[in-house]
Amino acid sequence: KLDQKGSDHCLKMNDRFGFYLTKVAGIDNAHNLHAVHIKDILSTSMGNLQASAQFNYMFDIPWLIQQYPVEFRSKPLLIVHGMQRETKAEYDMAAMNYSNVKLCQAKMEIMYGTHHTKMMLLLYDNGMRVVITTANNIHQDWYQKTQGVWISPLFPKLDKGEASAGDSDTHFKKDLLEYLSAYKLNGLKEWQEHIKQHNMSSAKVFILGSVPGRHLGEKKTAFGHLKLRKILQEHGPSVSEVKGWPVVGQFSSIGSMGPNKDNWLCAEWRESLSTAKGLGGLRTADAPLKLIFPTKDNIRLSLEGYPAGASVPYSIHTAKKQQFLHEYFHQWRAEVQGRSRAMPHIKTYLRMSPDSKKIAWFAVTSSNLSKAAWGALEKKQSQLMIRSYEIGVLFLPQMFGAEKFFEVQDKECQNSGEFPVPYDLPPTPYTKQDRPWLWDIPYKDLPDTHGNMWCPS
Ligand SMILES: O=C(O)c1c[nH]c2c(-c3ccccc3)cccc2c1=O
Repeated sequence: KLDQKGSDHCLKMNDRFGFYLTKVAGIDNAHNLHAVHIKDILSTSMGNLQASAQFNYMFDIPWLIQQYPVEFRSKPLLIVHGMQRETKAEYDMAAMNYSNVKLCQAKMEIMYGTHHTKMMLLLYDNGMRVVITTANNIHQDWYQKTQGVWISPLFPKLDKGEASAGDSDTHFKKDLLEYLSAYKLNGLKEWQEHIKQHNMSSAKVFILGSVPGRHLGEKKTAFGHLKLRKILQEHGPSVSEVKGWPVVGQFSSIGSMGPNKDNWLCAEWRESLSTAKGLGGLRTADAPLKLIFPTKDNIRLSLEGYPAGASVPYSIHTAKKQQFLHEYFHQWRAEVQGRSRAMPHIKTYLRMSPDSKKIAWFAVTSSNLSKAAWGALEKKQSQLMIRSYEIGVLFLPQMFGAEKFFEVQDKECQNSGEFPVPYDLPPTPYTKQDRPWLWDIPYKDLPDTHGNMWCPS
């Protein structure tokens, strides 16, 4: 079909980075040419599926099954979630209707942690793919939001005797296996085996994973923000090149981070994100920090209206304790991708040149701005405590044949070497009147796109 062919064609064109946004309903279709829907990812054109694993936070199991082509709906499907008690029981019930569906519950042994990781492992008859995304396996996450998707190249099967461990310069395979083994779940053993049997040497991204635990010694830099710090220390831009370059964080939820910036945000977290290669000890002047988080009016005037805010869970209880944060806030604006009204559920982090024409690196991940996701140092910085499962990928210019930096793609559908940053750079600061979206207070002054008010119970 034309649009199917058309979208496949676009998948090919945009293959340079394997990074896509999800299709958005209700915008000019010109803005969806390089976008993917879940049905495109699972389509027969991507491979002849034999089995798949779906890692996520929220699942609508009947809806998910419907996203597979009819001929793949009876293939073995493993669902990996972190739900407990009633919700776990709901998932078990829903899965009973499908004899090919198995459930696997991730251990949540640290309070307030969640299984945020959104990943698909797709086994074909001629190889396998890894897909890492920010969208839940529910209809509305794939409908009118800005979401990110990284689709791996097709990883061919290793021949029996093939000596090569089948890893890449970014040790993608080793890190993915280390992430999966940290679940300590028998139910994942078969997928760890599938990964071992495939050649992933064509993977150009680094894995950024988080796993609940108190990580120390060798493991201290395996996950969370210290993993990012380690990669940037070894492979990042040099200190002299990026001195003074702003760090940009963009996310759809915010945790509690203490009464001032020096507790965590502009301490260990910004230190990791502003790490550069070279003289470890050389502390660069503190990098400016720009945080992108939707304003109340961004949400009100969005395609979904106030209901978009049901997926932007920032509570007034938390916001009150950290007003310092709001000085860093910038609006959601994505004219470059025709998505200023498609609210962000994507989470991205990058290092931007002062003229915002270049970026030194780019990460897309399930991790929001929270200690639970990125980790917090404890016991005199000897261990990193992480509460949640998260996964994302990091793009470094040299892994994609770029000289020093990525040029920022400032117009859409450019099939060039520029990196498709999903929103407008430089970010636009909040006006004096702007307020961050808070999801648990009523808004009765102005109606939303659909003429409704917001009255959370
Ligand atoms: O993993 C994800 O993507 C998400 C995880 N939690 C979400 C919540 C939530 C907030 C507090 C307690 C439990 C759930 C609410 C709305 C959207 C999300 C969400 O999108």
